[in-house]
Amino acid sequence: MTPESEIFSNVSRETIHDLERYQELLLAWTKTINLIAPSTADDVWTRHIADSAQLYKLIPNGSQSVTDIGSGAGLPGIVLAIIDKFRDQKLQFTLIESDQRKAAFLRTVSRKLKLSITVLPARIEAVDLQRADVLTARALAPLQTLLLFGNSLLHSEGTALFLKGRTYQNELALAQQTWNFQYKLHHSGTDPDSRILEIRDIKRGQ
Ligand SMILES: C[S@@+](CC[C@H](N)C(=O)[O-])C[C@H]1O[C@@H](n2cnc3c(N)ncnc32)[C@H](O)[C@@H]1O
Repeated sequence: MTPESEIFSNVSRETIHDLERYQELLLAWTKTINLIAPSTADDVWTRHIADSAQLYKLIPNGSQSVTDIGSGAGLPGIVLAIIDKFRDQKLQFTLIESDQRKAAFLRTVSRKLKLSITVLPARIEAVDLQRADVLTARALAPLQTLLLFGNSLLHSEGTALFLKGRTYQNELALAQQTWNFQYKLHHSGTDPDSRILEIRDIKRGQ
C-alpha cells in the first residue's frame, strides 16, 4: 500500500464522494478567488486533500472540539470535518479565516455538505473562543506564532497538529527559545520532506 492510499484506507465510500464534491467546489471557486496556488491545481487530491486527511488519525480519542486556524480553502479543517461526518466521534469544528471571500467559500461548502462547522470570519488574534481539544494549522505561520495562538486557543490538555514543510527543524529550534512544549514528529504520507508536529503542554518559557 502506498503512503497515500494508506491515508484513505479506513475511509468510507460516502466520505470519498464528499471529498470529491469538495474538490469540485474548490476548483470551481478557484477560478474567481485565490483559494490555492495555481501551480497545485492539477494535483489537489494529493497536495491538499490527502495532505490534510492524514491528520485525522492523530486526533486523540475522546476529543470533542477542533479549531482550525487560517483555514483558507478549508485545509485541513473542511477535509477533517468531512471525514468526521461519517464517524462516531462527532467533533465540533471551528474554522477561523480572516479573508471574507474565503470564509464565504467555507460556509458554502459547510452548507452543501451538511458539515458540523462554525466559520469565524475574523482574525485569530481577535477571537474569544472556548478552548479547543485540538488545534490545527497548515501553511499559516512560523511555529513560534502558532504556539502563541495555541497558548490561548487550546485546552491545557489539548493537542496541536501542525503540518510543516522542510523548515520544521529550524522552526522547532527557534520556538524552543521562547516556549516549553512536548512534541512528536510524524512523517508525512504525501511529502518526504514534510512533518506533522504533534504538540502538547504549551507554556511560555522563562
Ligand atoms: C497560506 S494560507 C493557508 C491556507 C490553508 N490553511 C492551506 O493550507 O491551504 C493562510 C491563510 O490564513 C489566513 N490568515 C492569515 N493570518 C490570519 C489571521 N491572523 N487570522 C485569520 N486568518 C489568517 C489567510 O487569509 C489565508 O487564507
